[in-house]
Amino acid sequence: MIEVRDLAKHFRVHRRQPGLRAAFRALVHREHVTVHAVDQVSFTIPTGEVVGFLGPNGAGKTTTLKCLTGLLHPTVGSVRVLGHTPHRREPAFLRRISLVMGQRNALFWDLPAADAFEVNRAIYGLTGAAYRSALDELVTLLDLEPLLTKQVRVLSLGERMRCELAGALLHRPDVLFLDEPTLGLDVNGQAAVRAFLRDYNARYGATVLLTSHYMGDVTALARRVLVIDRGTLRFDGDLAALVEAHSPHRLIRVTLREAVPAQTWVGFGEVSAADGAVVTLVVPRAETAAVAARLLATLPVEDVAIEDPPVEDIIRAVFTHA
Ligand SMILES: Nc1ncnc2c1ncn2[C@@H]1O[C@H](COP(=O)(O)OP(=O)(O)OP(=O)(O)O)[C@@H](O)[C@H]1O
Repeated sequence: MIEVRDLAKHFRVHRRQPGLRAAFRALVHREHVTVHAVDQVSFTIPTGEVVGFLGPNGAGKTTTLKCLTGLLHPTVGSVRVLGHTPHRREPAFLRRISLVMGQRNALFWDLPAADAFEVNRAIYGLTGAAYRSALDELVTLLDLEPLLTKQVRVLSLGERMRCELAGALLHRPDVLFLDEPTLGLDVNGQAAVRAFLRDYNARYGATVLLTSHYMGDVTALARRVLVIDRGTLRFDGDLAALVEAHSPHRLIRVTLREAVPAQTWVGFGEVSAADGAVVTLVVPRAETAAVAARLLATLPVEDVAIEDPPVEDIIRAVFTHA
């Protein structure tokens, strides 16, 4: 269980104009500004839920995750994770959570992966049997056998990320914070990490809060999303509701058995793409079913698919309206 009430995190930063004169002036007169990285953010995540955390660059996602894991002390507000106050960094709390950051290495760079895992075993004080069974399971699920003897520094990005996940989950955390876990991975690497995370959540009922710039991660793993922009929470609810609220249109992709004149589409919807026999129409959401039925009744249709616009476009619309 994660409970966040009126969380704010402000940073006081030194501001200096560029140039030599400004550098000298700054020696005697330091100017400061306050950055409101997170402001009045409240949400609750029940045990076992997977929640996507979305927002543009600099929105406050990482800062929130750092407050939830105790790396940062909130300026205002309260945070409770598993009944603990994270910034106290109590061992009983740290043993039950994990933070995985796609852009940072947590494993020892110079050690073979197997030895790097041993370091984590010592940090978490895992007993031989618990460690062995967790490691065996992770090695199988993440296909790590061929990597165990290789130095972490020589692993490819995708291989390293799989090892990072294993290292972060050896102690079987109940709450998992993931900051861009598929950053830079190719399509196969992303799919492997997503499948693994879905499986981990199902197996252990772990609570997961996940940030990602790849909407595929979020749509594959989370039903609920939190949307943050400039430090403020803009949306908390079902991804489907977000899509519905911010996308008044749907896409109908029609595959025809034979070509039809371009003017045929007038009255059905706006043509957004036409590729031979496949035509994509943009249609008001409320009229989708009726338009699809008319298409089937009046045109030589082989196939009809109804889709929402890409979630990326919808999220962009949320930020634009915010
Ligand atoms: N230690 C710090 N000192 C000063 N400002 C900071 C610090 N950490 C973060 N910020 C600022 O707080 C804001 C939120 O940053 P944060 O890293 O939380 O965003 P984010 O949503 O994770 O962005 P991204 O998607 O780019 O990783 C930004 O304006 C950032 O510059």
